[in-house]
Amino acid sequence: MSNILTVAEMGAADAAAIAAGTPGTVLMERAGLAVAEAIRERHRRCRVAVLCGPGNNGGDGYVVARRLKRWGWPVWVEASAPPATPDAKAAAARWRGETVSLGAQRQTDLVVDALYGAGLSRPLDGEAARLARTIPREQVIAIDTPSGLSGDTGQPLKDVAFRAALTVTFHRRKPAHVLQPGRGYCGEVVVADIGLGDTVSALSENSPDLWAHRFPWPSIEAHKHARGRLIVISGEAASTGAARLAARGGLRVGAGLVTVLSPPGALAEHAAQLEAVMLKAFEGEAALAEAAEAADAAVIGPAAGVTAATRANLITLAHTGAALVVDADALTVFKDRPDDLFAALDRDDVLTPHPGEFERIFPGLLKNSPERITAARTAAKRAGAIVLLKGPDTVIAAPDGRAAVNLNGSPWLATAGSGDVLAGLIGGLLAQGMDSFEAACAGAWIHAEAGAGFGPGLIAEDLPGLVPARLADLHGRPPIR
Ligand SMILES: NC(=O)C1=CN([C@@H]2O[C@H](COP(=O)(O)OP(=O)(O)OC[C@H]3O[C@@H](n4cnc5c(N)ncnc54)[C@H](O)[C@@H]3O)[C@@H](O)[C@H]2O)[C@H](O)CC1
Ligand SMILES: [K+]
Repeated sequence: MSNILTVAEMGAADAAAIAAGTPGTVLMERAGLAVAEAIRERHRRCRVAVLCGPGNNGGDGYVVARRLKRWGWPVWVEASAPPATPDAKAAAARWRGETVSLGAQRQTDLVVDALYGAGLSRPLDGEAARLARTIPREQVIAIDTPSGLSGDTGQPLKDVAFRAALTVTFHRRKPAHVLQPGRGYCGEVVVADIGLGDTVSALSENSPDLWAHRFPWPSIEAHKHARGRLIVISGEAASTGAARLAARGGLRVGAGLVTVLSPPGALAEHAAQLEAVMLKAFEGEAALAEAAEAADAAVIGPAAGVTAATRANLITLAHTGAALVVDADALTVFKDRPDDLFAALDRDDVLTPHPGEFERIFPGLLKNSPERITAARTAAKRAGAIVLLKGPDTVIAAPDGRAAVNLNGSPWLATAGSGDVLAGLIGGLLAQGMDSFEAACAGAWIHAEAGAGFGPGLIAEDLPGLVPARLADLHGRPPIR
């Protein structure tokens, strides 16, 4: 399971392993060896300075230095302070090479940042800060986290932290390895196993490991009604493309029947562009309730219009049995009365705000939270629904505390209409009966993979057509052991 652990959870996992009989020095040896091997895999023998801090991060550094030296590398230690912990002292005692003071200004090809990791307690200063600002990142291999970066938030304390080409962390990723800007400071992240066994955490990397075994593949005797009915509420004439993008996303991801519910005035422009997606006119809440009667899922918001009608339509849909995907205008329209929205939702519903929409219905929450995982979790609890907070590090959170972070986001998805397709993907999975948290995770993962796979020049119209290849990957996956 690709969990993400907080610094405290990692400390507890370390302590549990030590309490179960694996000495901290053994964990440190494993950690240091993993870093040394990661270096050897990527670089030919060259001059290496290992910057060691006073704690166990530094302890890892002494192990790295000893290993490299044994392999014949020209390596030395630059210590910011003498080792202060028992494990670090033990590791330093086994280091037989040269130790000089930090910032000895020597010619070096690689720098191992073993100054601070999980124990970072204040911003870098003095020589450490100077080095963080001056050492070119392609020379830097960071142990656990780049020094200066808060492990739990991914924020550099006082904006000073090392930037690394490679970060080797242990056992599981921490928030700093997946949340921006931290992820950018880390460079390539390698997660080394140091034998801590399995740890359960409510926070995971979003990957098929989380939900592929419950993907709603059709059974042999499936017929289109069995694969769920999705409805998409369209905007007014000349604002109808978003609904079609969402509808196509829902159809491609496997919903059996997808219908665009359209204001009468927009019918013609839909009709000219839809084939398998069905089309039905509605006017007013009663007609909507009737048209939504048999829907398993509904997408409302893309280009719906920030109007009283959109607000009324959402409330109407909330009284049907359909699981809702609430996006864009259907979020913004509740800006002044978010509690009305939350009162209408239930835990099967999914909100898909970008940060601006998030701020409108959860004012101040993002900037008052230590990072966006906490913000999304708080929002999900408050809304009583799944919250997917979009961004390069999209976070999916459930009211029950489960959360997942997307690692495969890509800049190509920042194109008009991309969010409409995402809403449709999630709606299509909800229509097939997938658990809402898992449907949001799966939709986000498929959407991101499709975008990353296409790359430059991607437009939203491309996205639905890119879904089958991702489904083929998922369908061909070996069963989860
Ligand atoms: N626990 C284990 O068995 C393992 C730990 N691993 C490594 O250990 C570090 C965490 O070590 P810890 O001693 O808790 O903290 P640090 O080494 O990160 O640093 C704490 C040390 O540094 C001082 N300090 C903190 N911030 C600053 C600062 N800005 N300026 C100066 N000094 C600072 C603080 O006072 C302490 O003295 C973890 O990251 C892993 O690398 C093993 O890898 C696995 C086993
Ligand atoms: K470090």
